[in-house]
Amino acid sequence: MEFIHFDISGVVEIQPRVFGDARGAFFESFSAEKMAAAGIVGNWVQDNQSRSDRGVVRGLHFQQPPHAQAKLVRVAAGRALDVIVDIRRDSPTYGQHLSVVLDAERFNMLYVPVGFAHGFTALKDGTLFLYKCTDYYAPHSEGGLLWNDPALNIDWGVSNPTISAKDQVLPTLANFNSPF
Ligand SMILES: Cc1cn([C@H]2C[C@H](O)[C@@H](COP(=O)(O)OP(=O)(O)O[C@H]3O[C@H](C)C(=O)[C@H](O)[C@H]3O)O2)c(=O)[nH]c1=O
Repeated sequence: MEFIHFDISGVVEIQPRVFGDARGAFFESFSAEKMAAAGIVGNWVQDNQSRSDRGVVRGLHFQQPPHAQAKLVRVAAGRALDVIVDIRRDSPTYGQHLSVVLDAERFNMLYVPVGFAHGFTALKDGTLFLYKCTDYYAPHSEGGLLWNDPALNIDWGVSNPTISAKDQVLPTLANFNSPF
């Protein structure tokens, strides 16, 4: 496994070793031991999966403490533009975002620590988005940021996305009081 770090601290892209042969390919999608070496540690208690067709944007979401979730995200089919926003109050990169293309053919993954809002654009039909979470779903603790808030200046790679009604009324950064 290779680990890529960013100017936004704590976020890690994981490029697993892929074993290709005449049958196809194999890779380890999770290794607590190997990932701990890169600071990726967590009590992973819930796995999620969503399927989205091209042009869907899900996010920007997080769960508030004490149900905050770190996430380990990947794409098992298709391709996604994964977007995370640093909402850690004391972070020098507060309000800044990072975008990483997650591709089922590259097998790359992203570790999203607690303190980030998370979302993605499905770049292909039938994109299967899988992620491990370090806490259970707690709907009463859900929070979010408006995907197209000009203050975030995020290029989602799509002009007229399919978005849930819930996500269309999330707060802007200016009207947001981070719990992290
Ligand atoms: C997240 C979640 C949802 N649900 C139910 C609640 C709704 O009836 C239905 C769809 O939920 P939602 O519209 O919140 O799904 P997404 O918009 O994909 O939410 C996710 O989108 C972004 C990208 C994230 O990072 C979060 O993990 C998560 O918020 O699944 C559950 O039963 N358990 C869960 O853990």
